[in-house]
Amino acid sequence: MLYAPPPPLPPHPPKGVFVTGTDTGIGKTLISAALTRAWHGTYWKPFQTGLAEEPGDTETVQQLTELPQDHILPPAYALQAPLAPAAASALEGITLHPKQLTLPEAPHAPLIIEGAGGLMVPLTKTMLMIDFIAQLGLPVILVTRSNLGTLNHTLLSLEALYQRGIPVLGFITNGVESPQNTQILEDVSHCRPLLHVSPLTTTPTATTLRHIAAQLPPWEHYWRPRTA
Ligand SMILES: Nc1ncnc2c1ncn2[C@@H]1O[C@H](COP(=O)(O)OP(=O)(O)OP(=O)(O)O)[C@@H](O)[C@H]1O
Ligand SMILES: C[C@H](N)[C@H](N)CCCCCC(=O)O
Ligand SMILES: [Mg+2]
Repeated sequence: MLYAPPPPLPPHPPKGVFVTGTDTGIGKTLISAALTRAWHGTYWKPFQTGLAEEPGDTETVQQLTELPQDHILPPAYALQAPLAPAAASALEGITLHPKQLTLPEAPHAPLIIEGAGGLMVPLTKTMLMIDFIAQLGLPVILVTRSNLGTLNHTLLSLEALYQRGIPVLGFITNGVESPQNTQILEDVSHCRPLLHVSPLTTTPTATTLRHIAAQLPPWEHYWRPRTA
């Protein structure tokens, strides 16, 4: 069984959620865009790397959500190398100061904050992404694969979050749906599945994004007093 129980969610709506994943390329941006669209919130990607190879996630979310500009905040750090922030910043001679970052003012609540890669990605030699999540104090949404291999990755990530007392709003599976994997994850972790995203037959568009967003309840739904 997991080493620690799930930390309780805040009794009242928090300022937002932190979207993390079990890996890079797992679907955090696609799902962050869907959450931002569904909740008409404000998106922020504090640590962007890999700009030398592909458009940043901020640009992608802007395009997919088609929301006005003030729903999208600029990254705190924008790096070129497709590496972890600690590695890209060293390569580019930039010093990151993650401890100085606080929750930005969001023109539209809630804040949807996207990490970079997974939980144990180094921001500096002494600070991991999971430490930054704890510093911001928001509950987490964990994006994970739906297929074989996900049980280990997902439970490892949830255990790390639980051990640090970081509350988890739920997990979102991405890929070919596996109700069996979803059920065993919920049974073992007591973390709730929020959404499943199946493989899209085309590159994501604003239209497909709207369809994903339409499957999500409104933000307030997650914070209604639970009936016993
Ligand atoms: N369900 C899906 N169907 C089709 N393509 C998908 C799906 N989910 C994600 N993708 C695509 O896979 C690629 C990686 O997804 P995404 O950029 O969301 O990953 P990420 O977790 O945000 O990565 P990073 O750690 O770099 O931020 C993107 O091109 C995205 O459009
Ligand atoms: C470049 C990539 N798209 C992300 N922005 C950064 C992913 C860092 C992953 C580090 C690792 O886990 O090895
Ligand atoms: Mg991303």
